[in-house]
Amino acid sequence: KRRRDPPLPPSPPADPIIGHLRMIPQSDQEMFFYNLGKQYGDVVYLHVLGKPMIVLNSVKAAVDLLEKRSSNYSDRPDFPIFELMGWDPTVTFLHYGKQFQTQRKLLQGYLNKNECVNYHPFQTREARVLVQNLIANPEARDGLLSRFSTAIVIRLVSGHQITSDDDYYIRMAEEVGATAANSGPPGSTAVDFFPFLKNFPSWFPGTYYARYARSVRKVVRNLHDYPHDAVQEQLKKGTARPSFLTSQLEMLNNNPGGKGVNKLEDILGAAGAMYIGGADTTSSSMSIFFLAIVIHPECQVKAQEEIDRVIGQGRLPELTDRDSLPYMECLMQESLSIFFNLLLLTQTIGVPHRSLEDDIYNDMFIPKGSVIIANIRGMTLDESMYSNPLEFNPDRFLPKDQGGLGEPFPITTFGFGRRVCPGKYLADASLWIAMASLLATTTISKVIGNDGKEITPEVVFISGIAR
Ligand code: HEM
Repeated sequence: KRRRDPPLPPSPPADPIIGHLRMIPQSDQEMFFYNLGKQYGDVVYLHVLGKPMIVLNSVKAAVDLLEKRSSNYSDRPDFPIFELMGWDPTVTFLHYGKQFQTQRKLLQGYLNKNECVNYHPFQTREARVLVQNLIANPEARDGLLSRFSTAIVIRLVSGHQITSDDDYYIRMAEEVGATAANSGPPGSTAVDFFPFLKNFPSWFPGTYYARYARSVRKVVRNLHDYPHDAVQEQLKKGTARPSFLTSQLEMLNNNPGGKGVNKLEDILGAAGAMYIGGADTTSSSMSIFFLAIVIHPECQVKAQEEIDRVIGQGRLPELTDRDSLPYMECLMQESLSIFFNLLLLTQTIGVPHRSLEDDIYNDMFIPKGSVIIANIRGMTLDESMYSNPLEFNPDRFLPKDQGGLGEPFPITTFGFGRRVCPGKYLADASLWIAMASLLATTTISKVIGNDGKEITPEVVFISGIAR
């Protein structure tokens, strides 16, 4: 059959048997994929030990396949490292099928656009707490950003209100964040390519991530058990606050196995997905925003002028002000996606998808079971969509009659099709209100060293699910 099919997508020369294994780097994969795209086109074929891999480097190819043909392209590959950590069954890592659909539905019920408007008051509150804490202690920035994003997710999932930096939930989320950040590039560590390595002794080359994953299993388990136990206890005492777990566990306690009542493992899987998907992504996006502003103070001045003009001095920004602050919007979109420097990446290769059936796209054969990498970073560098994509330029999104370049907001930040990030409305609002509140009240600048000179931060990223 294959002989009659069109050829595979273009591909660089490969080694016998192991294919492109030696070529694929363990970090900064997005630039490797992007450069392949420049050489071979926006759909590139790679294989590792006979396992097919397709890299998509353009928005068009990603939309054509992952969105328009989403019933074929919404599976996930196996993630042995995350399974070893105990992240199964969590929607992010589930194969396409009934359990995936159940958990997705659960999440969509809580995180859809309309529902998310109800969370604006506590997102706004947390943004103001963040600003207050930052003013008091700017050096604690990383911890405070993490507290901000954790507080929102924890409140939504379990109803718990974080009121101090010593809160147990913060420690728990930090521990879990560290496990995800140290887990290597999702879907492409040595153990992902050679799953049998996970059973090899720890001194064996390539087993590092498997050993690490096993050592943090209890941290991941605790993240699921602790909020569950706490909410069950509160339900018994009648003190549970409204939250995802409160309503789901209440239904389960009252009518286990009933129609529309979800299984405990799915409730905990969806809750776990919100913790892992929601905390570090938001705080690392905020870190990137700080970095962008430190390096581009002129953008801060422009956004502050807009805020002062539109909102004035007498009150703080609200999410309802968003449409009246177009430059603020452009600044946020630019800091989320397009950077002037190759190292400044918040969005890289997303989470890989997998195809379920053989397919033909633009006269290229895409074999069933291909791991599909949507190279989000590569897409934001597409020169046919963005002029000077490496330049940090929020004005690119403003309409031409307002002095901008009229380029479109990126649609790639939150992924594609049936796997698109279910937390995108929540994240989007958290980021906007935090950024706007910060710029309305503070000025972000470089630290001054003991020698009286400004310190330009060193830009270093860790590869993981968030960078
Ligand atoms: C700046 C913040 C965020 C960014 C940039 C982001 C980005 C992404 C991306 C790129 C994906 C993969 C999509 C794909 O496979 O095509 C994803 C998946 C996911 N995100 Fe987010 N996300 C953010 C915040 C959140 C929040 C706040 C939550 C929940 C509260 C969340 C929950 C999830 C879940 C559960 C998945 C897995 C979906 C699935 O496999 O079906 N994310 N996110």
